Amino acid sequence: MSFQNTSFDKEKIKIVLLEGIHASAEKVFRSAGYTNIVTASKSLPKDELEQTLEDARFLGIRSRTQVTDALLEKAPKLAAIGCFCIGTNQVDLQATKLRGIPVFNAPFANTRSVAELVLAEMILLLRGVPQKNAAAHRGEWLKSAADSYETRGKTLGIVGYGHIGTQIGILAENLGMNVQYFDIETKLALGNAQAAESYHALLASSDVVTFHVPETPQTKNMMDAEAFAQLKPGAILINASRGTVVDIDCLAQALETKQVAGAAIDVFPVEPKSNQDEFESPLRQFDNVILTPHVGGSTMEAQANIGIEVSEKLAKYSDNGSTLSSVNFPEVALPSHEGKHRICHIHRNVPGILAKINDIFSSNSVNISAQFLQTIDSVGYVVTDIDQSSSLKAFEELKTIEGTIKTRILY
Ligand SMILES: NC(=O)C1=CN([C@@H]2O[C@H](COP(=O)(O)OP(=O)(O)OC[C@H]3O[C@@H](n4cnc5c(N)ncnc54)[C@H](O)[C@@H]3O)[C@@H](O)[C@H]2O)C=CC1
Ligand SMILES: O=C(O)C(=O)COP(=O)(O)O
Repeated sequence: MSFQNTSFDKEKIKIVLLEGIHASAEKVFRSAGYTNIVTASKSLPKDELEQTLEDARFLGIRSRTQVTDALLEKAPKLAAIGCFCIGTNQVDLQATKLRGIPVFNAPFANTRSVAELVLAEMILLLRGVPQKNAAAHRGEWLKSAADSYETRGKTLGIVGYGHIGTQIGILAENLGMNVQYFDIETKLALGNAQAAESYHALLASSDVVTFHVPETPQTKNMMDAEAFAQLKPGAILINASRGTVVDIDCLAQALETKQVAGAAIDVFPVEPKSNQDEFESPLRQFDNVILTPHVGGSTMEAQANIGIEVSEKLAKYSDNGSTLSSVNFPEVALPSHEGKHRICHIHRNVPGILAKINDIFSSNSVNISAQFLQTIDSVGYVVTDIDQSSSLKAFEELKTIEGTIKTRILY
């Protein structure tokens, strides 16, 4: 039997790229020899998505496509997923891990884009520009300094002091703002930023509060009625993280009562599925709210860089097996395997499984030139480079080990 029969022909490997992922991604795949690429400018309806994933090996999405265990059930050949964005909450990370599917993202490629947008919104809101702008569009002239402030000397409260939060902190200090932050982890304070004593202390003492937390059960409705009641009266609120973080009805009420003087919201509990669908929100009625259609990370620079970064990670996993920087999977950084066959074995991390794998190599007189192992919770990933002559039989036997989730052989 020829070895070629078990290695995938690159031209047959189907790659599905959704939600208008930048063309830079397709370019990377093509230059790596992958030509079976299906693209769509939006997220797909359930039936269409299931259909296209039936024979797909790689899936690229942005923040809109929900990848559930039920969807994965319909995608039996899926080898890896690329989130061409920062957030990975749209993917069931546990289910993908248990099915042997690594998930990759671009953890910093749009950080600066979000930070710049938030900075701009903060300046505009402190000056009351959104309402003056809306009035001018209606033919009204609101020339007045009332309720119009500089950023200098004001206090910015950052909730979630990670990549985006810290960037904003640095930029805001350059404007002369005092920066405080709240994070569930202990963080290195950059510049003169200071950790707030508590979330509520931050809310009570900030002129502007901005959220940069991931979507988790703990961040759901972090900004609820109780939190709004703690806010300094007349504060500005910004959310460019996830739509689940701020209770929109409570925000609408706080705007009515003027507890909140203005807001900028980029993400919503329910977002339109495409640019053709109507955007519905109780916030539409407020001139002092900047509403943006989840474009915090949508700049030409960020999207082009994300396209390259995530497609390179997927192509590398396909060609070489490397899972470095995966968000849900044992991370293994692999050298090239020139002149060797590489066997990738993904399994449930049960006692004795490594011994069984190596017993098979030993009983087939396979010469191992390198072996790499990493585990994460319940899943293990073993990569073994072996002499070519004996790889196929051993590979077939490895598939029969109890606990095996997925196997691949790379030439
Ligand atoms: N609007 C948009 O287009 C974009 C939105 N995002 C969103 O922004 C989020 C943050 O992005 P990064 O700064 O890159 O993430 P990051 O992981 O670097 O930072 C998040 C920070 O939040 C902290 N955190 C987690 N749970 C918390 C809690 N309950 N209370 C306080 N802090 C908590 C973490 O410890 C971490 O320091 C992403 O998860 C994504 O959902 C990211 C990019 C673009
Ligand atoms: O990077 C993120 O987490 C974002 O929210 C950006 O999402 P998008 O790629 O614009 O759908």
